[in-house]
Amino acid sequence: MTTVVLVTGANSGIGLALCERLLSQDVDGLQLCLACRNMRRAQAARCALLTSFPTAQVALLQLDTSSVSSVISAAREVKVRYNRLDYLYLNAGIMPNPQFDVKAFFKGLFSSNVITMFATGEGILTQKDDVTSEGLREVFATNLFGHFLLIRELEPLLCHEALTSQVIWTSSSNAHRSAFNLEDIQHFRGNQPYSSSKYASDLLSLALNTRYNKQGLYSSVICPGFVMTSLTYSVLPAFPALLWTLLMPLLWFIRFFTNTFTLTPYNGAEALMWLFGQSPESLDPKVKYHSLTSGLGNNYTQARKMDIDLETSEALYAKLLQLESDLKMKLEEKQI
Ligand SMILES: NC(=O)C1=CN([C@@H]2O[C@H](COP(=O)(O)OP(=O)(O)OC[C@H]3O[C@@H](n4cnc5c(N)ncnc54)[C@H](OP(=O)(O)O)[C@@H]3O)[C@@H](O)[C@H]2O)C=CC1
Ligand SMILES: CC(C)CCC[C@@H](C)[C@H]1CC[C@H]2C3=C(CC[C@]12C)[C@@]1(C)CCC(=O)C[C@@H]1CC3
Repeated sequence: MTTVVLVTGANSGIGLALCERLLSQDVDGLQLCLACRNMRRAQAARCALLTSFPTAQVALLQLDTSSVSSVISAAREVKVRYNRLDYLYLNAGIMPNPQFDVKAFFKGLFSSNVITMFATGEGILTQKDDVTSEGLREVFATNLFGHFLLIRELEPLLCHEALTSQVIWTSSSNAHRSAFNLEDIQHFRGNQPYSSSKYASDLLSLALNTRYNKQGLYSSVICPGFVMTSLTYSVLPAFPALLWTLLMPLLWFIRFFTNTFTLTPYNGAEALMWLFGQSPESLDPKVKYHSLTSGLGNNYTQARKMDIDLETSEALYAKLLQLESDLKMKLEEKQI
């Protein structure tokens, strides 16, 4: 028996930690595929994994989730290499040009909302988004739409009558309904594209379960907590990595008040690992699985209900299908 696992954004942070943890479990016949945009960093990640696990089967795949043509050719390649896919971890993500509201942060520190602020970053973060060469909003394309397209393209490998497969999204506690607008799913008009894209992934996961459970495909979302990675370092660009390291005692102290401060990619990957061991039929499509770390440093996974509804998830799914068909048509026209 083989178990085929594909991880997007696997060359650093939480994605790479997940790969290390999967290999350390010594799963029989594990075939790991690192799907990455930057092949130089992907090679480095593969070498590091093979140094620790010399007999492991680790393959690389070029994939830029922000590009429709890249997703289509990557999926084509996956279908040539494998005849099934057991786990698809949709982890690649960006939060470009984050703007940290210092005033709101200090106001929040002395309010009753302080724990929520540290757990979710709510009210203190906005971003400036860009447009891709294919005309999509970059955060939407990278975090959500590219992954949606990947699932659609890999349907023949994910949907088997006798076997189940799991699609697992790295969402966030920063996913808020208030940042999402069904009339503007790409978030052209707001300044919280990251939050919007993560809320959309929570909705999409529900819609995927509605559509695909009968065909053996199950989708779940996780939140890794607050993890120190290149994504979070960029929130305070004036803070070099060394300053973050000096702040670690303070961050460990805050962890006594909010177990969402998982801090290391290893801890952040806890819920991703937990899902790997679950039978998908036992999972609740309306909960998010949170990686948490206690004040004493123990990791665990907790299910928390999401603020999502079936009707909105269906409406989003219909819009994504429409966008997919428009973009494919444009791509075909370009090729003719
Ligand atoms: N760190 C945190 O506190 C939290 C993180 N998350 C989520 O966790 C996930 C992983 O982030 P994290 O490990 O923190 O950050 P990293 O920046 O370390 O990892 C992000 C990964 O995504 C990849 N990626 C970015 N854009 C693309 C693209 N267009 N195509 C393919 N791959 C891409 C990056 O590759 P490259 O090297 O090419 O840039 C990198 O491997 C993200 O989805 C993030 O939103 C959620 C909640 C909290
Ligand atoms: C210097 C420290 C004592 C305080 C750090 C304050 C903030 C920079 C962080 C507190 C909570 C963090 C957080 C995120 C980014 C950094 C914080 C705002 C995220 C928004 C990063 C991306 C996510 O998906 C969720 C995170 C929630 C918590």
